[in-house]
Amino acid sequence: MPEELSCDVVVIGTGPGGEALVGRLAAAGLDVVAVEKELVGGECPYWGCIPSKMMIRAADALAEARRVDALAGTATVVPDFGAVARRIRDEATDDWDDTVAADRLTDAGARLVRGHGRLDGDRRVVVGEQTFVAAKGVVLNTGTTAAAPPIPGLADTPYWTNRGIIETETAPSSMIVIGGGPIGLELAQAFSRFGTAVTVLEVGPRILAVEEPESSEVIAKVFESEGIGVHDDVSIDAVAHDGEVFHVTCGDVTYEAERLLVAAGRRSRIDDVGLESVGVEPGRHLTVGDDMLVKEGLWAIGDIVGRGAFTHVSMYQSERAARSILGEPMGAYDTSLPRVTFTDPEVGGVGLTEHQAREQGINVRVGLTDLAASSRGFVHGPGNEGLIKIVIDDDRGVIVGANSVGVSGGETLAGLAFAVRAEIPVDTLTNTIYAYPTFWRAIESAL
Ligand SMILES: Cc1cc2nc3c(=O)[nH]c(=O)nc-3n(C[C@H](O)[C@H](O)[C@H](O)COP(=O)(O)OP(=O)(O)OC[C@H]3O[C@@H](n4cnc5c(N)ncnc54)[C@H](O)[C@@H]3O)c2cc1C
Ligand SMILES: NC(=O)c1ccc[n+]([C@@H]2O[C@H](COP(=O)([O-])OP(=O)(O)OC[C@H]3O[C@@H](n4cnc5c(N)ncnc54)[C@H](O)[C@@H]3O)[C@@H](O)[C@H]2O)c1
Repeated sequence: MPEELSCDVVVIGTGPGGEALVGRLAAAGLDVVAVEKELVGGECPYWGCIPSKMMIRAADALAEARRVDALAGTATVVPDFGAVARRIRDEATDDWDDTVAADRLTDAGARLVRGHGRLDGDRRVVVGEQTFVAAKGVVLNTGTTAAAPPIPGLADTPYWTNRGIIETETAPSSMIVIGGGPIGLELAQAFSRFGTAVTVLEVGPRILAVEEPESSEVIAKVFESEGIGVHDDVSIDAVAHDGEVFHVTCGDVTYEAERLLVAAGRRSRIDDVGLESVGVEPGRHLTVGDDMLVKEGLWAIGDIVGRGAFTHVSMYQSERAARSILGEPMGAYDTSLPRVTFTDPEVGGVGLTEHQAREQGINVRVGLTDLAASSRGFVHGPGNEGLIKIVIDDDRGVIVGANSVGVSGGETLAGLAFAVRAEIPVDTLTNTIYAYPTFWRAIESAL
């Protein structure tokens, strides 16, 4: 007979949102049980955002050093991937040990239970031999894993997902990347800058298809100039590994490389969490209200709710779930969805693309400016590629979306993100002083 234990709330999965939620609810005095089967903090700190951004930081330092010759004399660059691997192991992940994060939860007063959590009826969660009965309810934050496309042969090969590539201690001599989304592009460029010969294979008509076509074009051109092969519209027929080399066949062409990274999207971990026991039919994602409720006594946050697979979204939803559980007021859901792909140049995006705005029947006006042609772009020289594109709802006189591509495109995005979120009138934005010579001054030109 499993042991039955009572509590106020069970959080299954401690991704960034779940981890924050456990601390928040415990601080509010609730009896909280956190269930985690791997590492407290989830994908972002151990195999996602943080270590990948450490690789990118190092790779960008290499690229910037290579620009010295054009700007300031000579610099000899000898890449050493060991330095970044050590930084990831020692500083970012504690060698993939979550003791610090786990202690933070228990120090806050929560109980941490290691194992696979599964719903067992309303407000009930089973973990191994224990059953937790949660007076207020259960929150799901179980996140995603890398999806493997159904390509013949792929499953039998030792391909990398985000986990293998983040844990590597060496940069391979060559790598094929399946998928031209944020994961594939960020890591393709980072490894290329460490000397890996990289080929990106994208099934769609363009890479980074979630952003503006002009932004995809800038990245494709930069990749080409850096020697990264980018192939759109590919159809991969087969993947094989001969013990040493991967062979990826697309029609008449076979690409070969030492490593293969599969970055073709993510799959929600909601197929084995007992949703059937509470009468919820799982689709690709879980449908939630703006208070993150799936149904009474069951909340879901993070990638599994399909409102943007980002750490900042998971954290935002965590706070909404906390307020819902604690009966605190919350404003309307922020649908502006700022996001940044950390290629160099970075691609920042917020709100709707031009295409999405037109599909919604918005009376669209578009502003577009080339960052390289701005005063700051001229001063910057090598590495100045970029643009700002603004999508305006002409009837309402507000910006409904923007892309900001540039060396600091993610930071420049801030101004545009506030403009979209706060619906600052375009008349105000055109009657504003933009500091000279900043990259964000290009917003004025786009307007
Ligand atoms: C390479 C890479 C780079 C990324 N870079 C960025 C970036 O720069 N910026 C950004 O905003 N986002 C980035 N992301 C996305 C980001 O990592 C996720 O959006 C973020 O982790 C939020 O996920 P989550 O809260 O849904 O849960 P996750 O982080 O996926 O964590 C879910 C947790 O639940 C646990 N779990 C699952 N099922 C169970 C169960 N049944 N019982 C117990 N525990 C369970 C898992 O072990 C895991 O710890 C990146 C992702 C990857 C892969
Ligand atoms: N900087 C960031 O914020 C950041 C960085 C990395 C990841 N993320 C998050 O993680 C999510 C997952 O990233 P992702 O890049 O794996 O997924 P994605 O879904 O964004 O992109 C996957 C790409 O793979 C392509 N693809 C799918 N099947 C294919 C096939 N058989 N052959 C060739 N190409 C194929 C898709 O067309 C798409 O372009 C992102 O959507 C994003 O939300 C964010």
